[in-house]
Amino acid sequence: MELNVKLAHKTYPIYIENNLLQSAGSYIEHAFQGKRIMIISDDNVYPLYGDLLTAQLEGRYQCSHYVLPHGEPSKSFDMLPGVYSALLEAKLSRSDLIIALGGGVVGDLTGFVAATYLRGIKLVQIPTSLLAQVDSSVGGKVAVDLPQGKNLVGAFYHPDMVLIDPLVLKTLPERFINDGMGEVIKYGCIADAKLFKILEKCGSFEDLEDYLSNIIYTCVDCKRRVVEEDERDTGRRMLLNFGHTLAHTIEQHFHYERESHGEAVAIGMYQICRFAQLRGLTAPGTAEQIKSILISYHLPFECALPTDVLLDAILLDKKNLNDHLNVILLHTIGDSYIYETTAEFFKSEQITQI
Ligand SMILES: NC(=O)c1ccc[n+]([C@@H]2O[C@H](COP(=O)([O-])OP(=O)(O)OC[C@H]3O[C@@H](n4cnc5c(N)ncnc54)[C@H](O)[C@@H]3O)[C@@H](O)[C@H]2O)c1
Ligand SMILES: O=C(O)C(=O)C[C@@H](O)[C@H](O)[C@H](O)COP(=O)(O)O
Ligand SMILES: [Zn+2]
Repeated sequence: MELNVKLAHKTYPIYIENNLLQSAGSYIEHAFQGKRIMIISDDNVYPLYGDLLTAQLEGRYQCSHYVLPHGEPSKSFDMLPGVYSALLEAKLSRSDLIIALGGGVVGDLTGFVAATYLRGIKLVQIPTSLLAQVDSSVGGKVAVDLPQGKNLVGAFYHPDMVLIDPLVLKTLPERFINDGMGEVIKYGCIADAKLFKILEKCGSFEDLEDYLSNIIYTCVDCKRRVVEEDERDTGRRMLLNFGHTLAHTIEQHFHYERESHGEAVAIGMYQICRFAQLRGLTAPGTAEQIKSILISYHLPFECALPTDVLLDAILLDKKNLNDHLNVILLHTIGDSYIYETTAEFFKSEQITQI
């Protein structure tokens, strides 16, 4: 399956195919004329798939690799000097290529490196987690975290190609399958009631596996449409952030040691929906539908946060414009909207005692 992200300044393909990793070399060879390639990965993924990828590239390119410790703390400034040094040592020029082989952490950090090294170098995303396959590898949001919050320094820097092999998910730990399902459910909530129904009907990842490529395609296609319409996140793209204001607060508050991103998004989606429903901003019953699908996919839906923590974090939300907060709400499943409000909206025990 193939999709193309068509932007004003560039178009790039996304290929989704079982066993694609076995022929990644020929996709890359077809598209890149440079001499050198650096693969950036983490210490879980590289031992599983690094040699397979390198073996396909070695005859044609000078290959090197850089392996990060796995986990969110690697998405930080502290990691950057080591990566830039490795790129300089391997003498990568602007006509060369960086490949991000891993989950969203590797993808976001590598994307940030690609955007900044020599002011921009070619980038291929090979996402290996469900979350990265359905969401983070597409759309060009690249970033590192700051101690004050998630993704606070970054860029919009799109890859030149995305290669998705759903079969690599066979080695993904169950916790991160569930984590990725958090973002899949998000797509159903914000834009695709039909997808939500399929997820409800299947009721577990095992029952979805036969349709996995189609599910990935559906999510990526939804993201592609939104990103084409609003690449820079000034309007419609904010819908992709449903549940994320609370999610980012939870992740940062617990130092990325408790909830993973997808788990935090799950809590954020249910809680903002429940809160909006209490205020008549969302149709009755919607929050309950979300809660029961989250339970089916083994995702959490509650977490207590001190009110001041939430209020402080909200002020750093990237959807804020001037003094307005833009909160993503649902009219109903599959129908989302941007609700313009102020920090007052969140000043309630009901949103933090969740
Ligand atoms: N840029 C975007 O648009 C966007 C969208 C959503 C999320 N994100 C970001 O993505 C990050 C989360 O990504 P994630 O959930 O992929 O986390 P992750 O990159 O930490 O991967 C999860 C875990 O799975 C392991 N792993 C990955 N693929 C594997 C495989 N095939 N087999 C075995 N182990 C494997 C990793 O080593 C890691 O331990 C967060 O930082 C989040 O903010 C970005
Ligand atoms: O691509 C987008 O736009 C998204 O909001 C996708 C989110 O799933 C993702 O977590 C993104 O990194 C959040 O962006 P941020 O702007 O809130 O940091
Ligand atoms: Zn997300």
